[in-house]
Amino acid sequence: MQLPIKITKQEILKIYKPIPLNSHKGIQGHALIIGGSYGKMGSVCLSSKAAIKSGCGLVTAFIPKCGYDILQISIPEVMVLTDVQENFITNIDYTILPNAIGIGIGIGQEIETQNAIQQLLFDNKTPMVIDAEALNVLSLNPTWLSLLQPKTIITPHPKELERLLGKWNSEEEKFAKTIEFSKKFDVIIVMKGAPTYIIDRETIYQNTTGNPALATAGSGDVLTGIITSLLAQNYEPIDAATLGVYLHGLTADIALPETGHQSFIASDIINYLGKAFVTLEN
Ligand SMILES: NC(=O)C1=CN([C@@H]2O[C@H](COP(=O)(O)OP(=O)(O)OC[C@H]3O[C@@H](n4cnc5c(N)ncnc54)[C@H](O)[C@@H]3O)[C@@H](O)[C@H]2O)[C@@H](O)CC1
Ligand SMILES: Nc1ncnc2c1ncn2[C@@H]1O[C@H](COP(=O)(O)OP(=O)(O)O)[C@@H](O)[C@H]1O
Ligand SMILES: [Mg+2]
Repeated sequence: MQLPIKITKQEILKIYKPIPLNSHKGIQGHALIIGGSYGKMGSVCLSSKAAIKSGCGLVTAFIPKCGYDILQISIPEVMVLTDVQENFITNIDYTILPNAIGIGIGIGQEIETQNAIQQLLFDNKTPMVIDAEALNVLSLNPTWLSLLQPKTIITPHPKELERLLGKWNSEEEKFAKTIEFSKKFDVIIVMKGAPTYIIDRETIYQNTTGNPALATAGSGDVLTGIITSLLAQNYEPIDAATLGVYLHGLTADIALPETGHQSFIASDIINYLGKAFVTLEN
């Protein structure tokens, strides 16, 4: 196994692209966040707000009908498309042309939702981030993994990773299985944890930012929004993953003196994103 490449500020500055002075929202990237179900709309609010706060020009959320008012009132900057069903997603039908898609947060595992995810994977050619329950749907239907476009980014926490790979008996075996999976399906795997590692075939990246303040509900939903936004801004998938993970952790490091570990919540990741981006301009 190769030694991990540390994701430091020095490495990040090689890939970070400041926003051009003459940019406008029409060329700054359009992110589509697909997710949510009754009782889990907060996850889509967090993810789509994180996306619009990470530099892309437009964000659309695709959600079940029950989330319409919640989304529109919580984040007026984000556009909303709704499924025909009230409480969960059954048919992911849209005419917009997003530059990147983030799917899975709070989406549930209803059979109609599973079928809608399969249909999207059949049709989709847009760069994609897959998280949360969409990963569990893939674990339930492993043959669908062959539908993923090359360099799709998947962002499992340890339990979601275990559902995809099966159990491991040691750290070494966990990495060996993850590398094998990345090679087999040509996907980038963000192995969320403390620290987070990113696996791109045999290359391993190790994040250097973050702290236990991030152990809070919705923290991963926010990460999905950040990475999807960067992907929509035309970052290469591996660069979107490394920059996203670095900035996400950095928000918690910057916030720590003010919030402590206990009072930091997922919305604070979004609140501190600006300060995290500014460190890259100096
Ligand atoms: N406000 C909201 O609407 C929220 C919605 N969420 C959504 O809720 C759904 C369920 O997500 P969950 O992740 O809770 O459910 P899961 O069942 O996938 O994960 C929870 C299980 O994984 C274990 N686990 C998680 N992180 C771990 C770690 N770092 N090390 C070891 N074990 C770990 C937990 O102990 C628990 O057994 C997802 O779709 C998610 O997007 C959550 O993100 C929470 C906030
Ligand atoms: N102790 C910790 N140190 C650093 N990062 C952490 C720690 N605990 C959790 N995180 C980060 O928080 C995020 C949690 O994601 P996830 O479990 O998907 O949350 P949720 O599903 O509630 O949104 C991941 O990015 C993970 O790396
Ligand atoms: Mg999660």
